[in-house]
Amino acid sequence: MVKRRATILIVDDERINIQILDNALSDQYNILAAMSGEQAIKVALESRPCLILLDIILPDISGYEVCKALKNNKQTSHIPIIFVTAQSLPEDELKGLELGAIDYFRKPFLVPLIKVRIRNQIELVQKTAALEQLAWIDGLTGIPNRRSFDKRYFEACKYAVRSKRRICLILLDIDFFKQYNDYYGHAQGDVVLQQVARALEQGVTRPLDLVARYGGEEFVILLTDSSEKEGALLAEKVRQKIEDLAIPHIKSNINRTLTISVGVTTSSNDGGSLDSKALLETTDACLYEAKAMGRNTVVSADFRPRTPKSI
Ligand SMILES: Nc1nc2c(ncn2[C@@H]2O[C@H](COP(=O)(O)OP(=O)(O)OP(=O)(O)O)[C@@H](O)[C@H]2O)c(=O)[nH]1
Repeated sequence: MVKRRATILIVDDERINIQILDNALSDQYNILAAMSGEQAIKVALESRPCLILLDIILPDISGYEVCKALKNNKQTSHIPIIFVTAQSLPEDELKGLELGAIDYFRKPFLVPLIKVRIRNQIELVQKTAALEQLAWIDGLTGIPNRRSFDKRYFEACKYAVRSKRRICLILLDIDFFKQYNDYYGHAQGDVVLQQVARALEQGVTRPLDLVARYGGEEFVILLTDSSEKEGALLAEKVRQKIEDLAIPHIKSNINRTLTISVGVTTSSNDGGSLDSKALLETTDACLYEAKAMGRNTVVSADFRPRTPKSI
């Protein structure tokens, strides 16, 4: 995997100090610079650097205030900050660290020393980001996992109520997958799960929509602003897309081809509360109905009324 160059934001009101750090670091990192506190906050918000080297004495607001503002903002609170300053009293250092900075370098500093300490911090940031990524992505298929879905679904339901928009849930499950595994082997079953995940990703293209592995051989699609008709059409599109992959499944009685069953539900937009658990249960009931109807089919339900109907 190609590692992206990390970006460091240097904040200092003295051009010469920025120059020294830039000379020391620019061969390994992308460097951004800011010469005032307000500018530092703006650049941090726009560019989300990997690390910020922050002076305390700045022409407008102090480095402490910059640190506080960045730590209080959800979008920047995760960015590690290192104070680089001539303020050398222990109480200055304590104040900086208490505000959430991860380290404190006193000027004048030794360039080789600061380089090593910055490298260590960047490595830590990158490892944490990689672990964070693993926690949200399904290891087999590379698409978001159940945990991702749960989080996004919760947020989407809140947003739907607030903005009086409809959300649509599509649950789908591979047909006769146990028989597939038993006949072709578990490793080939894994390959199929990857193929299905890829096809679903290709079929769901709006940036705010989500495809996730819900568990085992079950996937979920979350459409964040969708009419009932759009949801049902997409459900049918993905069902067809999987059938069109024409993956041989000799143990399936549906054309000896791998297929999926699909349940789809769209929430109402009457501005009332949205029972996210009930929406999921209704969608699951639709999926169950699709299986009972012979599989390779889509069953949709209005969230209200909750009676499933075949399309
Ligand atoms: N290869 C592979 N198989 C998995 C994975 N997760 C779950 N499965 C298999 O998926 C199969 C699901 O079987 P069932 O729940 O009986 O469902 P089914 O055979 O698809 O039957 P219907 O859903 O009724 O069509 C089981 O054999 C699981 O072992 C996985 O990560 N890899």
